[in-house]
Amino acid sequence: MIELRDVQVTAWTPDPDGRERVVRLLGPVSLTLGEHRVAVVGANGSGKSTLARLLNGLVLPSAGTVTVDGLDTATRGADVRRRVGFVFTDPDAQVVMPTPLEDVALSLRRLGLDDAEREARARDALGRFGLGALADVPVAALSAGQRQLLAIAAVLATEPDVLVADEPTTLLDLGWRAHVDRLLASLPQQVVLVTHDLDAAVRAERLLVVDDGLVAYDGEPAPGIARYRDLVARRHEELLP
Ligand SMILES: Nc1ncnc2c1ncn2[C@@H]1O[C@H](COP(=O)(O)OP(=O)(O)OP(=O)(O)O)[C@@H](O)[C@H]1O
Repeated sequence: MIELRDVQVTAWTPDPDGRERVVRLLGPVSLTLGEHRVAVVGANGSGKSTLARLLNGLVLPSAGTVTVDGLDTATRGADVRRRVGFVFTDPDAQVVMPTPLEDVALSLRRLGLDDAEREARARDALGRFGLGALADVPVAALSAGQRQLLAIAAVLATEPDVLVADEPTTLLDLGWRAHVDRLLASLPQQVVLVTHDLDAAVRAERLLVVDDGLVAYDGEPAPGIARYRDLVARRHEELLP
């Protein structure tokens, strides 16, 4: 169970005149997320990634608390991250090792497997994402979509209790996007999916619409998506009058 209580996230940012001022990125937000499938949608810059990153302690609240199964992300960050796997939008923010095999093996390190078992598990994980033949080639040689698949494979291989995925299919072709959508829908664990893909969002049990750092809608997906369409149209008009 994920709990956000009176959470706010702020940052210091320079004014045009060079002075620093505090800006509100998110909140106040209070949520209890217990559903199996939660989707988060919202316009560019609305605060979705900030919300997602709070869930595994990548972003810490400036006020309020975030807990996962009772563990506070501010004080038990490492324990939270062992439970909550996070897939970044940009695989290059996540993939750190020279080859796909080494990258997946690195994420498996904390499971305490011996080297042979770790390699076997890593090769198996890569195979499930069509990357078996690319296991030992330099990551830099992979296409952007292949790197995104690698990032998903590396996180899922660790079998986290909760998966938070921030636009995990943006670089994927139709076939792989459908594959990842099906996979995320079939996972036994809780999935919080940030997405611009409304077809994927409508299949969630609960939808959050984030607007200007606040949760503007929280409930059934279909009416929430209608609300989101209106909001986006309005925000777009404000930006491009
Ligand atoms: N350090 C910072 N200083 C000022 N503003 C910031 C800072 N970090 C993030 N922001 C702003 O916070 C807002 C929320 O960003 P966030 O990445 O959460 O948006 P998002 O909804 O995920 O957007 P997208 O759909 O484009 O990925 C954005 O307007 C961003 O510019």
